[in-house]
Amino acid sequence: MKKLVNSNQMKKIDSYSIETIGIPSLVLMENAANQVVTTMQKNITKEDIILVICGSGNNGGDGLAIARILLNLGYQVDVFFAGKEASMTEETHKQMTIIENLDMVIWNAIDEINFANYTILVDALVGIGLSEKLTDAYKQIVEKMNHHEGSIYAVDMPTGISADDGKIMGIAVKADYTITFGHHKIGQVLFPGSDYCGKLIVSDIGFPPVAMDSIHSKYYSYDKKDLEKLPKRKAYSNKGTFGRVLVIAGSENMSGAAYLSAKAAFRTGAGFVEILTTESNRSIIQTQIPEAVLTTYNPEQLNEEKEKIKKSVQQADTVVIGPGIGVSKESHQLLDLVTLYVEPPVVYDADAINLISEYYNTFPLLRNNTCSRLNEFSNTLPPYSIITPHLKELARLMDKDVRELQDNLLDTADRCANDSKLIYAIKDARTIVTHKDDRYINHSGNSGMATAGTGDVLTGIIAGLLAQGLEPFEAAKMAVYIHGLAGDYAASQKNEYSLIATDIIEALGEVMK
Ligand SMILES: NC(=O)C1=CN([C@@H]2O[C@H](COP(=O)(O)OP(=O)(O)OC[C@H]3O[C@@H](n4cnc5c(N)ncnc54)[C@H](O)[C@@H]3O)[C@@H](O)[C@H]2O)[C@@H](O)CC1
Ligand SMILES: [K+]
Repeated sequence: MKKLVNSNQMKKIDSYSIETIGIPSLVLMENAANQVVTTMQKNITKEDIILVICGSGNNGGDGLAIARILLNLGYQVDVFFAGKEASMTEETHKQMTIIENLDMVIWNAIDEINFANYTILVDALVGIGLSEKLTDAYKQIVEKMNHHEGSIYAVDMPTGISADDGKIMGIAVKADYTITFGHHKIGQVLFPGSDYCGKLIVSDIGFPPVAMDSIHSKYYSYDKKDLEKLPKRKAYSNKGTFGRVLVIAGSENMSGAAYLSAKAAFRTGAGFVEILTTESNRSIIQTQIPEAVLTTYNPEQLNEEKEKIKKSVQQADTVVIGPGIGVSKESHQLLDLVTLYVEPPVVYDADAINLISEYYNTFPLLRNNTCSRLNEFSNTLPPYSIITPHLKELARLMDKDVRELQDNLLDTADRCANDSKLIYAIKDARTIVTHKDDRYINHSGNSGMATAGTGDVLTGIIAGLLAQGLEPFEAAKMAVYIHGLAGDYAASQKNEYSLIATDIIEALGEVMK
């Protein structure tokens, strides 16, 4: 599990290490500089000509130390001090004094520098101390850096990216590598910040574990070690051991969603998958996925089909409803019936979310009052249900503008979690799974996954994990992580352009090993 922190939390870890533990600030700075140089040395040669661009804060201090270490190692390196002498921190001042005693070129004005003379740039202008939009003077430097053709190494943060939410503060350095210290920052995982980091390396610079643990962050991500949380397979087992999934999906001319969800549930390990769909899909689904049990209904005669639907719902360990069911009156009746009969955790996806939004749009009093609208809505669904909206669906549900939600992703997640009974997987390039005081930000996956049917696959994976006994919140987080890993594996075998939803299902076998 990777803890994700914001700038304030990281500063608290810094000051705990320095003030409470007593590690001198300059020791941490030296460690930080050494870590950056170690990463650089994997790629640079003595032929390279390096320019280290420094601000007045401690990020700039790191830069000055980096320049000195590179010089000591025999590299060709110059410094551009772009900050103001009067604003230098104590540490940066000390680093500058050392540099001035060495035989180094120190530029002070951008106009004096020919960036084309340098093959490598080091960005030590601003780190986690970024407070607002970059000043015009720094903007001009960042523009020059981004026009430069060589590699850029960003120290701690690419200058201009907010460590708190990944937003660009006016303009930002487009780094090839970012070497960050202690913990991942939230702004390095969320977009657009994530894109600006290039390859991200998290370095240990000697913060003691007690300092690292001194802050609580509600934000975290998973890594491969978290796959240990997958449900263990018992040797003494039968198909009943691994749970029964009911996938309620598909409508006339829409059979693909049911197939994708059901197959993903099987490939995730569910012992038994039943598909409940319209009679019109019978032959195609039977051909596509003979492993699944098929129950069909006539949408025009739902009243007569109630008992059949009730039986399917009540036999299941977990129920998925929504992919491809459409938003007709009959689909609404189906959703009502299922919600009435269901006991196990339910995954509400796609059209189920659209139907719920439509229903709430008929209550004008609930409009524009997001909290009561979401609370009201959660009261009608079984507790610990998982709801998997992409941003457009969530915007409909909250009666908000998509752009507004996208621009305030972390606030949006907080608003969803205000309602403590449900688990939301807010699907975006970085899916956020929220429940109570926890925010899981997913770090796996790639742009190839922005293609039809991948949401149906995710729903099936969640259901497969739920059926095998994972708690709903854990199942949602793990499913989102595995879904992204499978997408990454599939893209590595093909490419991001050609990836389609079934490739993700096929890759599950590889990533769940
Ligand atoms: N002991 C420590 O505190 C350590 C700090 N470290 C480094 O220090 C950094 C944090 O240092 P600071 O807190 O001094 O902050 P930074 O150096 O990241 O940023 C503060 C400086 O940037 C300027 N600045 C902020 N916003 C600006 C804007 N919008 N436009 C132009 N200039 C702007 C400020 O005037 C100030 O000079 C970390 O990112 C890391 O690189 C590391 O050396 C590890 C140890
Ligand atoms: K920086």
